[in-house]
Amino acid sequence: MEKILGVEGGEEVMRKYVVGSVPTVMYIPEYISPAEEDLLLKNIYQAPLSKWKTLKNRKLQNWGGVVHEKGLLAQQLPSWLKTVTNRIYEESKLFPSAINHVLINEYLPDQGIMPHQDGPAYMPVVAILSLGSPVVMDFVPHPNLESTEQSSENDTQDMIHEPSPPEPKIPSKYLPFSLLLMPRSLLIFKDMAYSGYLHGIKDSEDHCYDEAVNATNGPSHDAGTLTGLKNDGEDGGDKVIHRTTRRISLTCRLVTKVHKHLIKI
Ligand SMILES: O=C(O)CCC(=O)C(=O)O
Ligand SMILES: [Fe+2]
Repeated sequence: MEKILGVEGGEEVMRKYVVGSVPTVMYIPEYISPAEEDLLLKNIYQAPLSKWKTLKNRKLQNWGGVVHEKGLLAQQLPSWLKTVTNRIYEESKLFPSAINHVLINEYLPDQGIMPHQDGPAYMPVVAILSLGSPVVMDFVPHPNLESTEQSSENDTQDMIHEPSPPEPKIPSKYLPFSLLLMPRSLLIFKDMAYSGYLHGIKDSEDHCYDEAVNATNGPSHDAGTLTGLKNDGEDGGDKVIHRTTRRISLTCRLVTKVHKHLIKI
């Protein structure tokens, strides 16, 4: 990726990476090199087994400390994570201070993550670095845009908000959309895309990226040229990812309320 330093203001810097019709969704293909991807994977799988928490449909590592409704009981990020989070922070200019929390999710080919909204403890901006198998991430308008403030007791480790029961409050201008997340890409979404939408990944081995806002038919485009993708139709029919390997994602966020003294390291 070319350097995107030296321009004032993240909005300006990141404008060229906006995809789709929601202007707060940005996608950067090949944000890291294959060697950087390998190094991250090596560090992730060198972590002690006890670092993994197994959930029903994926497993995860939590780095940076424990997130509570009231803030972060902070722990230093390890240097191998700081390298990449500082780069994202400095280059995107979208975070008000350095990223201090990273969730690493591992998904097997038939695993995904339910549609959810990230919790209120975080700044409403998230950067997701993808490694391994490509997947499609779906965004749907929050079923209840007027009451996104409810607290989440169910999974403080994840700080995920499950949607409240659907109510017909969706302004028609908010349309669902999908993104194709290729390995080594960086997705950043914020503000309206963060608070007004739920995001999720289907727990199926085949993902259709026909409707992905960052995939076109052009063979030179990111989507068309990389591995793991096939075109099932004779002439531009269904575009399908058949997931054969695991996907690992790094969800990088900032918790502004930090309690530094509560956890000694
Ligand atoms: O794996 C991903 O790309 C999404 C993860 C996510 O949404 C989360 O950790 O809140
Ligand atoms: Fe999320």
